[in-house]
Amino acid sequence: MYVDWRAHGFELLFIFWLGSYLYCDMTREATQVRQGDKRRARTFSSSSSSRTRIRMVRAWYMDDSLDDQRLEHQLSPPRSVSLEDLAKNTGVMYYKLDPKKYEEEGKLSRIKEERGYNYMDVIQVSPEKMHNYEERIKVFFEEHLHTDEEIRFITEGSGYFDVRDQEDHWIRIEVTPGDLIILPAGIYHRFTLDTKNYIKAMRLFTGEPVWTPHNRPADNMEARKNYVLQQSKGFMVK
Ligand SMILES: CSCCC(=O)C(=O)O
Ligand SMILES: [Fe+2]
Ligand code: NI
Repeated sequence: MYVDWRAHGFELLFIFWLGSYLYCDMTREATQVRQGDKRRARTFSSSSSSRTRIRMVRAWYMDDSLDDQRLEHQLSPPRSVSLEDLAKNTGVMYYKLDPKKYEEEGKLSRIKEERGYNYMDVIQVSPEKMHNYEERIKVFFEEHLHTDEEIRFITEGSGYFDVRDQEDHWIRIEVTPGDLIILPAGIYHRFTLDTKNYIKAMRLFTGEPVWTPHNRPADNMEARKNYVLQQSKGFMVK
């Protein structure tokens, strides 16, 4: 077939553009999947390489407006925080699990085994489901620390964990079903529901659970001193 390049210039240009667009899209997806695998490989050395696309957990620096605590409180322009930086600078750890099939999936039992979590219960936070709701919500949102890790596996609903970074700025971490978050002992933090007003989470612990919050300032507590020391050395990112 004879091709008159002058007459079909636009068509050819279009085909070329479409081809490169599709190619770039494919490579972008492949990169995302590969990054996801790398992340999983870091958190679970023995992980299988399932190819499901995982949603990146969202974390960002907060503005300091005194508006409703349930709003996002993004800076403008927004400044997001990667999971890697979060782990390195604050020691907060994050795992993505299947919010429904976590029993068959096996990741949860592996984490429990590896980290020695042998206690588990379920907490639901909503105006209807929680006894003393208003009071509990206030306590959750007071800046505090614990002498042990705070481990939450979200199975329904959503909310925000706020943690202080190494320069004492608030980082807001959005949690949704399938997110398992571990706040290290001694980190200053707080929790709030978002505007949907509902979360259901599994609470894990090693031994008899201690939920006591120690409100800031608690700088002389052993857990706090340990945390600050570890932070100064840099947290190990698995
Ligand atoms: C996401 S669980 C609700 C909050 C909570 O248990 C806590 O802050 O200790
Ligand atoms: Fe807490
Ligand atoms: Ni032709």
